[in-house]
Amino acid sequence: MLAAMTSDEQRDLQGDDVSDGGPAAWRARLAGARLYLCTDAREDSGDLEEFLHAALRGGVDVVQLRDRTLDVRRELELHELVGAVASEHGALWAVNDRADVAGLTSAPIFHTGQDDLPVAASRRLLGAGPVLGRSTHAAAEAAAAEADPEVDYFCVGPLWATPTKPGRPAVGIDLLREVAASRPTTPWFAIGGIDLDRIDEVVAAGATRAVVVRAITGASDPEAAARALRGRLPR
Ligand SMILES: Cc1ncc(COP(=O)(O)OP(=O)(O)O)c(N)n1
Ligand SMILES: Cc1nc(C(=O)O)sc1CCOP(=O)(O)O
Ligand SMILES: [Mg+2]
Repeated sequence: MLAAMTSDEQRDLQGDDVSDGGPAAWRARLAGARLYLCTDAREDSGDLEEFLHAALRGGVDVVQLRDRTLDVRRELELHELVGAVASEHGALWAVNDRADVAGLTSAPIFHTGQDDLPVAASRRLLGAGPVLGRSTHAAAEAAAAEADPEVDYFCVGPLWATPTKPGRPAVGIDLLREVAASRPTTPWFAIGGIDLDRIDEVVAAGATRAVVVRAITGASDPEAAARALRGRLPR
């Protein structure tokens, strides 16, 4: 039945009340989101839960567990944890790459890249509820994401080459300027090599939202790191 309905009708059916934490609330929170954290499972230190609380206290709005070393059972377990902690802080959380995993969780967000499932396929599999995010690495990809009504947000990067995404060349800050100048109506994030030393340049180039990994996962005080980054992003 869902496939025969428009996306708006499906969203209504799946909960359009901003107060209930359903799809409309997720999209409203995404619109206001500024700082998005991707983290590995921190299996070596075993402190994922404590780390997440700290980052979220510091002002992270969205958290994504991104860890290719996990088997699917462990990934599902950890998504439960990420979801519970994020919800305690009123934050959003995301599943990366695997629509089967996303479909088994209550994740508000499912993120894919250019080499992953097409957005339309993700939408068909997951229905109208989840926020769908997309990685882009070129002006044409950003324009395609902006033009796709099923894309709820997109990311532009990597601005700088980063060991967190080996093999993906830097796109440079000029691409960010170009995307910002096109005034997308879809929420979009800058990503790749962003840290406290570079965030002012990212904002000056026109971004209002940023995704980071090492700037928080590598910090000795993740709460302070998140707070400092959040403080440099617009309100
Ligand atoms: C929020 C966010 N932005 C970008 C990515 C990268 O996605 P992708 O290019 O598919 O690379 P992998 O993360 O799958 O290695 C992301 N995961 N999240
Ligand atoms: C996961 C990822 N995706 C990117 C993209 O450009 O799509 S850059 C990236 C890694 C960002 O890590 P850090 O903040 O440690 O540089
Ligand atoms: Mg991917």
